[in-house]
Amino acid sequence: MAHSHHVRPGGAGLAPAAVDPRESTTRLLRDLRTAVEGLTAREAQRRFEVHGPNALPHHAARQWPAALLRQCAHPLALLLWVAAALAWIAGTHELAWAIVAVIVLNAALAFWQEEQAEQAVEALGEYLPQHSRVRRDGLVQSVLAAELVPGDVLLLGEGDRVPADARLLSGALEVDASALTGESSPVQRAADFPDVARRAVDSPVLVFSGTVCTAGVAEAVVYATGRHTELGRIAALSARVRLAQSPLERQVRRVAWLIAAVATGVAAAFLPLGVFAGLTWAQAFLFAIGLLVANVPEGLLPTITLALAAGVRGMAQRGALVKRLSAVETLGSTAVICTDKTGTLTRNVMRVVEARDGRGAEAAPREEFATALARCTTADERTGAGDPMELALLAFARSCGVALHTGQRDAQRARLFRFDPHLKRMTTVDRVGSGLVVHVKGAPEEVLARCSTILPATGGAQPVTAQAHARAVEVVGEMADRGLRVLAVARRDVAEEPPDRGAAESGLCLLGLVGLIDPPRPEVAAAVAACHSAGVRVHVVTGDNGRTAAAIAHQVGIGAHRVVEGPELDALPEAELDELLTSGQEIVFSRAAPESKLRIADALHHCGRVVAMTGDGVNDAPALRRADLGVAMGASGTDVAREAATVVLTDDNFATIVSGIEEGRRVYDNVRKFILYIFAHAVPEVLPFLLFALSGGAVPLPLTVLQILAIDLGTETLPALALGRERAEPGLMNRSPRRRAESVVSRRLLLRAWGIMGVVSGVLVLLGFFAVLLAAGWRPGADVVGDPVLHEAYRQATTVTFLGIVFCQIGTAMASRTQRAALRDVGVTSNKLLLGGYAFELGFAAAIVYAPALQAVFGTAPPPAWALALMVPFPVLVWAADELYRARGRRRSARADRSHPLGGTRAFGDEMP
Ligand SMILES: Nc1ncnc2c1ncn2[C@@H]1O[C@H](COP(=O)(O)OP(=O)(O)OP(=O)(O)O)[C@@H](O)[C@H]1O
Repeated sequence: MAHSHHVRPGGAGLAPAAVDPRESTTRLLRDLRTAVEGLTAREAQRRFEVHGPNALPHHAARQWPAALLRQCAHPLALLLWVAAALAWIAGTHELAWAIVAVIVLNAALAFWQEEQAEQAVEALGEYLPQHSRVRRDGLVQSVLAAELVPGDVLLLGEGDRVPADARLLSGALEVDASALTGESSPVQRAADFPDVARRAVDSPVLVFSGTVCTAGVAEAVVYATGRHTELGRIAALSARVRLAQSPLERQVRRVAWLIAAVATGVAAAFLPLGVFAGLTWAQAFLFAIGLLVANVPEGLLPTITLALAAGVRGMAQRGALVKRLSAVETLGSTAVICTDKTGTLTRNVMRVVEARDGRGAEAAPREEFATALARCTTADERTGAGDPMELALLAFARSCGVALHTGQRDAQRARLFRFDPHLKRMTTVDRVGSGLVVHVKGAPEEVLARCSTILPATGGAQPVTAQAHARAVEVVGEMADRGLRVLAVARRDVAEEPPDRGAAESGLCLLGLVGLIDPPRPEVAAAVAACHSAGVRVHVVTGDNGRTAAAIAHQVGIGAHRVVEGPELDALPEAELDELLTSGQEIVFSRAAPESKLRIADALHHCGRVVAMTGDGVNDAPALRRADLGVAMGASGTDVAREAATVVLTDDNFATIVSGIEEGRRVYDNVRKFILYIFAHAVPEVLPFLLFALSGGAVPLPLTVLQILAIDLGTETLPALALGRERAEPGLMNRSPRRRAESVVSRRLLLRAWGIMGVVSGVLVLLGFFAVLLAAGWRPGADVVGDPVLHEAYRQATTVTFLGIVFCQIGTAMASRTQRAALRDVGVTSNKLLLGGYAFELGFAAAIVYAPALQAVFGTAPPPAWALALMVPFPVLVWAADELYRARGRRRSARADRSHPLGGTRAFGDEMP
């Protein structure tokens, strides 16, 4: 996660002494007052005080006046500016000012909301601080990357992110410098390369903060940290990161524009209609502007941004760090999860539970066997660093009486052929006594294929016969079926160091097999069950043996209907792979090469399924980038994988992905909820204008323009925000995943907003309006301006329309809280923010109706008590109408479920029932 460290303001530190990182290493070390053994911890502490943390400065605080101005100038606001200008020209300065107030208040709200969103994304870095290995006090230690100082000696290896600018002292690396140079192919860097590059960034002996090591190991001395690094210099130049727009935001933006266009059309149409109804052109003009302002959904977009940001926060609390706002919504539509096995489904806490001799018989391991286990490792038992499987092997070797000190093991090692996920084995060449011994461990089929002899529990080595080979394969399969991870171990005496890997790994003697257990994580079974009820398929993609993987998959409830071995997958034509992946089966891809993940991610994407793909190694990065959602392991994964992924799991746990999906679905649902709420007011606001126009003026205008603005501004905002915080509704994880192409504004949503809640509200408020007028003796066509009694009644009547809409919106907000469930199932008072929103809404409305100064501006008059009483049931009626509609939908889907005896999950599609 680039740019994610934080610097306390003022902690910028001093510029480091000017050193030339490309001078000879001896001089550089002297200039930096350090040595190849690194600094002492105390000296590092002192330098930290001087140089400050190794972190990029926080994005300079936003220039708020400029940002606020930008909000006032976005396209929807521009539309409102035009309306304000027209109102001014028409001579209605009051309205013009009111519109300007709308713009400014909305801009302020949007500004605040975006600020919140950016903070949410920036804060993620704090959840997952980067660590680096350095030499301090003569020991290799893991320290926070933010605490590195010039002079520190770094240990870099495959998968590490380079934490600061450094000069290589020894070793060689392959580095992906694309973050810095834009060059996508990796470059070679080595301590002993001649340095003839012109630019520092091209120097073969330097590595830079922000780049990542894709292969090799090296030691390097840090010469620049924090903002003095190349990356720091670039970051200081570039502007702050903009929040990229998510598909949801794009959709909503389109909808907002559509509505703005319709509003403009309606307003234009109102002009002649208004004049026909008896208004002057100036008056008609004014009302047209009012209609326009009422219907431009200016607050919608920032509210969505805020909802997504709240989602990012919520997910982070549950252990899923989402690096882009849009990933919140993608997670919610996940249809397929492709998961690793080790560490994600299982705990990655291993223990050897079984050992077999070369013939496959259960026996205590011979000394050669235990020695091989101890020597063919790179993990460090003292610090617990390294592969948990190797730690288990070391512990086992010790229990067999072979206790080899880590330092001794490494000192006696002549050669190391690292574990390679393609070859699935690892080899060391060790000096044992006076001779050289090759030790190999790895996947049984790989090791077995390179053995020419086997060593029984007692006696001498025997040649591998077809029968012995078959027996070994059978034993491996039988162990794997019990969910054990099986490794084969082999050795060979050599006279001199083998020239290459191929030579080392041939003519081996099979020492035996070890079986390790790695129990499933306890939460995973429930999470898999949740996936199944949510219509999400789970495939396992693992480097392990198919039968081991299938056994583990079964233990946690993953179907594992088919096991596809690596070579079988490679031979599978695209069309068949697509068919396999869409067949509804759950598949275990075993002995899979990292490239297989890429192929599977591509195929699923091609079939239109949103796929979450987990990974942890350097080789997984391309698949993580290509999948709709790359999910990296925060605890055990490499920096490279974390950088490539969109989601990082702080606990590496499969169950956390599932909580992320739930959170994503909730956020998307909530966006729908406040769209529904905001849309619903359109009908009761537009209906009065239509009535006025269509009656040719016989019915006076039931609602004034400023009253509409008061609703938009005063009563709408807070309840809409509160809906964005609604909790998950029951049944959220019982629906099928949302289809990729599905629009956030569905027909069902419009039906509820306009057809049901809108119409009921419209009828109710007009009822109130006419009741007050008629009670005062009004008849159609009567003059409500000239007659003082009727005029007072008219003011009261428009006030009732205004209050009626406010009351109806209370019911609408209640009904909008669920999409399908009954409100009683989520609890009427469970959204405390919404209750606060109501209090604000009512207080605001009361001020407009009862405060004399506001009465004059908004043309209101306190209505008679009986009219108020008449409105009390409004919220309940609106809400009840929608409640009935939802109940009908639930009955229908229950019937549909019954008529499909196979059950299964119902389409989530928010289409009409
Ligand atoms: N350190 C190692 N030394 C030797 N062989 C290993 C080592 N680690 C793994 N193997 C072998 O290589 C196989 C593949 O390992 P890899 O790490 O690619 O996948 P995995 O950890 O089994 O599964 P997953 O992809 O689910 O994490 C293992 O099944 C094992 O046989």
